Amino acid sequence: MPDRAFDRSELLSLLLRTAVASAITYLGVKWAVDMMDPTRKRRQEDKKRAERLMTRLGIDKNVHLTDYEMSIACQLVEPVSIQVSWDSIAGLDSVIQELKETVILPIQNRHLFRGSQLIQPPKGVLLHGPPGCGKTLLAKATAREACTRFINLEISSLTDKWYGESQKLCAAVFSLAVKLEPCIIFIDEIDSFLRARATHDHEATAMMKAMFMSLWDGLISDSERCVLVMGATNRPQDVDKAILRRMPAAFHIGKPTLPQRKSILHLVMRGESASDDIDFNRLAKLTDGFTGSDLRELCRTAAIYPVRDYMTSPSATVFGGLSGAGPVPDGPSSVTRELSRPPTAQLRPITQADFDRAISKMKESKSHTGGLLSTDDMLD
Ligand SMILES: Nc1ncnc2c1ncn2[C@@H]1O[C@H](COP(=O)(O)OP(=O)(O)OP(=O)(O)O)[C@@H](O)[C@H]1O
Repeated sequence: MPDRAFDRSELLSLLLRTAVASAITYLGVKWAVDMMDPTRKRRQEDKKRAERLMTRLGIDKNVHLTDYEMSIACQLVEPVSIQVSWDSIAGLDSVIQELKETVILPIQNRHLFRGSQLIQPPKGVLLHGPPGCGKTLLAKATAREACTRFINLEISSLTDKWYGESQKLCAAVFSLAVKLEPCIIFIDEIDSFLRARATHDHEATAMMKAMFMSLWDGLISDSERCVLVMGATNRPQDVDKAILRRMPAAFHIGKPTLPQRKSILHLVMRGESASDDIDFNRLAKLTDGFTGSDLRELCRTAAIYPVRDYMTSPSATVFGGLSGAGPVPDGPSSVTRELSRPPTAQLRPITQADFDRAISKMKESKSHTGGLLSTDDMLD
């Protein structure tokens, strides 16, 4: 007997069943792959964090972001949460003035820069110089003062990824910045990511660098876009020459000179209980070669001596002295009065002698180790 030919309804039903089975298989496989993806949980957390940040930053809910852009959006910084302002930086007035003119003015007055190719603001700014001299401070203050979107790009968030993910995230950095413009993309230690290309570079790294550069070029050629890349490095000589060309505004932040050291010391000591005998000129002379961060450490070291003197004095025994706060004894009302006063009020002011001790201690430590002793070591 000849096979009965499929009639129309049987054919439709077969097609339908095949389609349903394929859809179920597809969804099942997708679910299984999603579950196996080790980054899934982190991506979900990133998404929630990014959404919260976007709301706090007042970013329009209609700005639709891809999953990759969401991962990068977690690295957005709220300008209001940045504690560093121009006033927190001493001795770098000329760099601050140039940053205001090069970076902030074009962002805040875009209309002035339209219509001329000659005065287009730079799409790349480089801060370079030895460690601890204020590069990160300058970048943070720029973000705060410019009131612009600021992506503090952690390079590890691009590189520690599955093959192929890095490029997508790299593209997302730029597409997100364009969606949120005006925007600064800040990369600390840019040399570690965009160092001179070498033949032994991993293929994925080389591709990511090439992609980063080509996306950046897209920004450079588009005068309407208000996105700039700001990098900081201690090793400008290691940064790829092609990258340096894309950062025409470069600022060298060197070790502070004598007047700069004096300003930094004044700034760090502002608001501290300090004796009138402190000679800031002398301190600035004695600290030749110190970075801003060394000077801060010096002040911290000097400020510990009054604490140490207090902790070894008899009045400190009610707090348990150096051995830690023991049980408070029941006792006369004088003890109660003593305890109700804030302990800092009982510290003597920081003196020149404290600074002299701190300087010798730090210089000695430097000569032995090349590094500096932590203040915490002094209480041992
Ligand atoms: N010009 C300055 N004015 C006030 N404080 C300063 C200055 N320079 C450095 N400091 C102090 O040193 C600390 C370190 O500075 P910062 O992190 O900006 O250095 P950096 O140049 O970015 O160093 P690195 O290259 O190691 O990241 C600051 O938190 C601040 O306390």
